[in-house]
Amino acid sequence: MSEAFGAGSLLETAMSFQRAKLVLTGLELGLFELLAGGPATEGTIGERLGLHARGTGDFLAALAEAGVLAREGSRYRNGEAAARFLVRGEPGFLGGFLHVADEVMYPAWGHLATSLRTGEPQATTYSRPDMFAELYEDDAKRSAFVRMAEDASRPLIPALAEAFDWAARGTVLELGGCRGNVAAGLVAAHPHLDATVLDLPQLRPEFDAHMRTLGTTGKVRFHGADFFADGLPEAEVIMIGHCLVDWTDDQRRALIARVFPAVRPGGAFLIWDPMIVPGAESCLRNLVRSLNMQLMTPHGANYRVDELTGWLREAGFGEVRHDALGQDVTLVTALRPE
Ligand SMILES: C[S@@+](CC[C@H](N)C(=O)[O-])C[C@H]1O[C@@H](n2cnc3c(N)ncnc32)[C@H](O)[C@@H]1O
Repeated sequence: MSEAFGAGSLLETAMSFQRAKLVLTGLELGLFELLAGGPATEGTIGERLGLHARGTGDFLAALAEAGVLAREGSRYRNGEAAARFLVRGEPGFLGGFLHVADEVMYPAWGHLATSLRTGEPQATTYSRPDMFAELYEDDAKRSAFVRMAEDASRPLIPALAEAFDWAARGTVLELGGCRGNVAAGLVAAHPHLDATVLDLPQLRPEFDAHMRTLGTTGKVRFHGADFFADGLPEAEVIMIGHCLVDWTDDQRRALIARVFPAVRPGGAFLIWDPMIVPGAESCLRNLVRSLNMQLMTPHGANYRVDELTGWLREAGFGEVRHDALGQDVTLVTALRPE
């Protein structure tokens, strides 16, 4: 046992669900939107949100101690991160992700022991093994899933636009690109790119609507297909992000083998995911995320960078490099030889 990890650290780890709920409950109550309108006293906050006086003071003071809120005399205001990421309507709003965290992930984590005994997911949002098909049958579930996925990938877009020599490439195909948010961001940064998103056909209406909202209609195309079963269009660069974690090792290997012939000779395959990098500072968080994938998906798990490198080499890719893309996320770039 590390000397630094004593009873205090042990209890803090064991009880960290309490802190998680401080933030998630603040979101549920609309606290951060209220404070986006300006600083407010405990009394005003309690009155506006309909809170009982018993816990309101401790709740607000705890959020301030945690750095989520800040104090201005007797008033509270959103801290910097809360103002950017917890207020609906802000470009960085993470409410789509945190809503699913609160409503689906949090209850599922209460059944971790069951999942460890059975290997079964514990999310209550689907019951069939074809999870995506089932989620996409229901408008509210589809919308919640899409917003969750997008909140997770949006912060990575600027780094992705910088991390690769896009100027030297013409066509890019994003597999599992959802309603095109990442591809649209990439094309905004590199307007010469000819971009296509391949995702399940059920997402076409979401894609079309999102492109209209972003003003990118016609700049990114949608190709409705199943990447495990249908032919993949060719491109100089094929990319896939936050997707391989949804599947088993065998499915990942099969998909990578299908991608290789679709990447033009001399082209590249880019993969980003919260990969497990033994010894890295992100290792614990990504192992915990892997258990989250077990709870939330029929077969998903996080994987190690060296495993991915092996699958890429097996498929025929040559040079493989990996770089940090964002917090806890690794970008792997594999080149197809000329
Ligand atoms: C976790 S989301 C990631 C979305 C997007 N890449 C992002 O990072 O925002 C996984 C995506 O894979 C898509 N997907 C799942 N199974 C697929 C399949 N068999 N063929 C094509 N797309 C699929 C889903 O519809 C979803 O958009």
